[in-house]
Amino acid sequence: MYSHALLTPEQMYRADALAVAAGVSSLTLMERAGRAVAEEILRRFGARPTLVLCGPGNNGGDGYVVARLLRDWGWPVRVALLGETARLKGDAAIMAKRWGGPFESVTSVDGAGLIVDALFGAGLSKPLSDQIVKLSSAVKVPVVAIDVPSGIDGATGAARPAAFRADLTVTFFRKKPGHVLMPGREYCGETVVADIGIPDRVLDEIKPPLMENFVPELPQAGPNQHKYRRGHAVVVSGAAHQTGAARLAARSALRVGAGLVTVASPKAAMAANEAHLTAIMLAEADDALALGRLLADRRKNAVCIGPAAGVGAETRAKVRAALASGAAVVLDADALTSFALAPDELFEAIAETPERAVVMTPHEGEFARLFKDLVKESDSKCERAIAAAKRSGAVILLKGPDSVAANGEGGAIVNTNAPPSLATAGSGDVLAGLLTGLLAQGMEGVGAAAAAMWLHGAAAGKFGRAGLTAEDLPDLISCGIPQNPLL
Ligand SMILES: NC(=O)C1=CN([C@@H]2O[C@H](COP(=O)(O)OP(=O)(O)OC[C@H]3O[C@@H](n4cnc5c(N)ncnc54)[C@H](OP(=O)(O)O)[C@@H]3O)[C@@H](O)[C@H]2O)[C@@H](O)CC1
Ligand SMILES: [K+]
Repeated sequence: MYSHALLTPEQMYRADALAVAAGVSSLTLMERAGRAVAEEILRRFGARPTLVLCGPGNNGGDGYVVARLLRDWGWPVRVALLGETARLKGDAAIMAKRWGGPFESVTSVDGAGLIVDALFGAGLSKPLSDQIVKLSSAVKVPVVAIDVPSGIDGATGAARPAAFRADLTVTFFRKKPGHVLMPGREYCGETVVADIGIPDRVLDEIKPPLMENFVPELPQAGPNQHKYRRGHAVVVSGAAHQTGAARLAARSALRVGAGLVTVASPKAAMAANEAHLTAIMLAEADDALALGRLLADRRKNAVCIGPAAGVGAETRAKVRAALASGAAVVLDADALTSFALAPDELFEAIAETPERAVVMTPHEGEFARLFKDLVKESDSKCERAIAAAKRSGAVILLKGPDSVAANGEGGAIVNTNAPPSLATAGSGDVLAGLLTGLLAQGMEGVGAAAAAMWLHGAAAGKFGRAGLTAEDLPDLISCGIPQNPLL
């Protein structure tokens, strides 16, 4: 159940303690951790002069194990210690003794062909000193980080204020949020999770609420399927010269499996929409009243509003009509910005019909407009999204290279398969459409958000060359799931 869980450093300490209570000694865990790192190094690098930078805690303890094993396997190894050997405690002191070789001080990385970064892991408690920051930027050879690159906050992924840039990071048992949230994910390079014998059942006690996104289980069309059983998605179109975004969303909703999709268009935009739509239906909805009437048909069970909708009172009124309809609602782009001056009005409207799903899909700028006090950089993106979900009553899909979907119960899912090519015009409209299409098929809010993020990233990854445009994306979502070659 918790195979994709993310553990904060605190939760990892608890997992460690529960494993020890279950009979695995902490020294054994350290030996296995160090061995896992040494073996990953052996798998990737030929023997070369290696400098192991060891900090004063157990991250350094793992470092001595790596140093001893590599040396025993014939590698030329040096150990540099930050602090004094006399001050080492517990398992780290034992492993330092077992290394048995000389200690240098941490002053330079000259002469090394590989750096093992064992300075700070889960126990990073303050910003790196200027000396360590300077040292980290002087490294010109491959770096293997133990647990997390030193300087990266395992809970948030923030660099405090800088960090070692690793080619490989070996962590233990489960990843931490800092391995998947930016910029941490970038600093980690490749991340390998090693099994060090902590039993999975400790997670039943910890109940970690965060996880990394993974291949979704999508709604299946059975042999007796009828299009009306696959839901009817409605996408609200912008004004006459701003209709493309809604059509991108509508095509995505249809591609992801919604039975029917209708674009709800202002009168003046009907001709533009009509000229471009075939399988997707078109209905006139010139104002909020008309949109409400359209959505009164309860078969229309999911509605998306925001892509190029325009910012202002008209969009606010349409959002209220959508929220009052009882259909699941996706609020994107202009639908969010329209409430920048009165976010509570939006949250109250959401609260009026709590039984249907509402998902908001802000990027960081839109998020800051609605949740002005939830933008502190020191807070984890997961925690910010969770706080926003609790306040608004909606699922929050906070977009970015590390998109996070969070619900009001305190759970969050971090997406890690989005390539940089997704940062292209219209890409957000596709995501909103995928989400609407999945909600129309009856998925619940955060599940639909997670699946939409995954499909979005997988589709872009599938393009596999330069020049991706948002228009390519819907066609890359082939929905013969689970035979879908994307998955
Ligand atoms: N849990 C597990 O399951 C397992 C954990 N294992 C390993 O243990 C690691 C965690 O060990 P840990 O708790 O000793 O913390 P660690 O990262 O070594 O740092 C603490 C020391 O650094 C110091 N310090 C901190 N920041 C600093 C700074 N900026 N500049 C200077 N000093 C700074 C801090 O000082 P203090 O905060 O006390 O002032 C303290 O002395 C974990 O990452 C993994 O590698 C494995 O062995 C296997 C099982
Ligand atoms: K480290």
